Amino acid sequence: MTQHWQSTFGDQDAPIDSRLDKILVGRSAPMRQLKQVLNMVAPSDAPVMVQGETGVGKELVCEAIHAVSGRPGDLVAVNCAAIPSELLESELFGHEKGAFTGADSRRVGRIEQAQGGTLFLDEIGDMPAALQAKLLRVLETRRIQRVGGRGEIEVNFRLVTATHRALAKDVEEGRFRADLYFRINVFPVSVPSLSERLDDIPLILEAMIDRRQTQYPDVMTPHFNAGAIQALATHGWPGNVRELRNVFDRAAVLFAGRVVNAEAVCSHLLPMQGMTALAAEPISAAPAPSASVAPADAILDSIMNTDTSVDMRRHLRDMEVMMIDAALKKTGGSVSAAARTLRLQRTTLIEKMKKLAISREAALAS
Ligand SMILES: Nc1ncnc2c1ncn2[C@@H]1O[C@H](COP(=O)(O)OP(=O)(O)OP(=O)(O)O)[C@@H](O)[C@H]1O
Repeated sequence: MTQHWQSTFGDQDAPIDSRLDKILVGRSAPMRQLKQVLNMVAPSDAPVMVQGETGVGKELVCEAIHAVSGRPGDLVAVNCAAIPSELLESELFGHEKGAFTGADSRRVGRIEQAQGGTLFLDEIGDMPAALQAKLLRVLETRRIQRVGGRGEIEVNFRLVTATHRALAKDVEEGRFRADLYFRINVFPVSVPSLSERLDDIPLILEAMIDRRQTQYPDVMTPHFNAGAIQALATHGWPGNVRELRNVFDRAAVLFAGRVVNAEAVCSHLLPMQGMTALAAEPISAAPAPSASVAPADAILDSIMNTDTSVDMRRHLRDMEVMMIDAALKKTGGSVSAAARTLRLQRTTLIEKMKKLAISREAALAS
C-alpha cells in the first residue's frame, strides 16, 4: 500500500517546499519521491504513519511534516517504547493532583501539550493494548480526560506515528488493534534505507560538516575525498543515516582538518576494530589526492544545481591543507623547498602551516 500510493503520487510537479530540502538532506530518486509526497500531505490534518528501518530518519520526517504543516502549536514527541507501560498513560494524558501515589501536583500530558501542533508517537507498535483503546477514543472524540480527572478537555492536534515494525502483521496476529491501525494509517509514508540512496552520502556528509562548522567555528573538519566516498558506498549501512553520523563523528575527531581517503574509511572509520590499530599508530595526514579526485566537480554541481549554500572558505582551506601536505611530502619535509613548490614566501607558508595546524612530521608520515 505504502509503495503503491507513494510511487503513484510521488512524482507530481509541484515545487518542493524548501524547508523539506533543508531538513531532509538528499536528492536521490527515492528521497525526491518522498519529499513530493510530504509536500502534498504535510499541510493537511490527516494522520501520517512513517515507516522505515531504524536510523533512516523517521523522526526527522515528522519534524519536516510539522515544519511544513503551518500548525502554530509545538511538535511534541513521545517514544512509546522508551517509557514504561505503567507510566505511559499519565505521560500522554496527564494527571490531576492525587490521582495516584506520587501525583503531588497536576500534570499536563503530552497530548495537551501538542494542542494546535503535532503529536509524534514514535514506536507506536509498542503501545500497550489498553492504551491503544484509549488513543482510539481520543482520535474519535477529540477529547481527553486526565488520569484522575472528571471533566473532558478538547484537543486539537495532528497525529504522526512511526514504527520500524511490520504493523500490518501485528494487526493480523492480534498484537495491534485493527481499528486503531486504520485510523492512524491514513497516509503511510515509507522512508528509504540508506542502502537504497547511496548517492545521497556526499550531500549528507556535507550537511554534517556544515552543522559542525556552525557549532564549532574554530575546529577543523575532515574532508572526504572521492575514494572515501566510493568506499562508503560499498558498505551495507544496517544502521542507516545514524550509522553514517557515527562514522562522521569518528572522522571529525580522528581526521580534523585532514583528508579522509578510502584506506582511512576501511581501516579506521567503518569497522570498530580499526580503532585498535589506529591507537597504535600516529594519526597522519591522508595522502594528498591528485587534482582528479578533488571534489571540485561536486562543489560546482552544488553551486549550479541546488538551493543549498556552499562554504567556500572551508573548501578553500581543505584545498590548502591538501596542497601543503603534498608539497611537504614531496620535498621530504623541507619547508623552504615546499614554499618554492607552492610559489609562496617561506614565512607565508610557515604562517599557513601554523594556522592550519599542519606539521612536517604528520605530512611525512602519511
Ligand atoms: N536525510 C537526512 N539528512 C540528514 N540527517 C539525517 C537524515 N536522516 C536521518 N538523519 C540523521 O540520522 C539520525 C537518525 O535519524 P532519526 O532519529 O530521525 O531516525 P529514526 O528512523 O527515527 O530512528 P529510530 O527508528 O531508531 O527511532 C539523526 O541524527 C538524524 O539527524
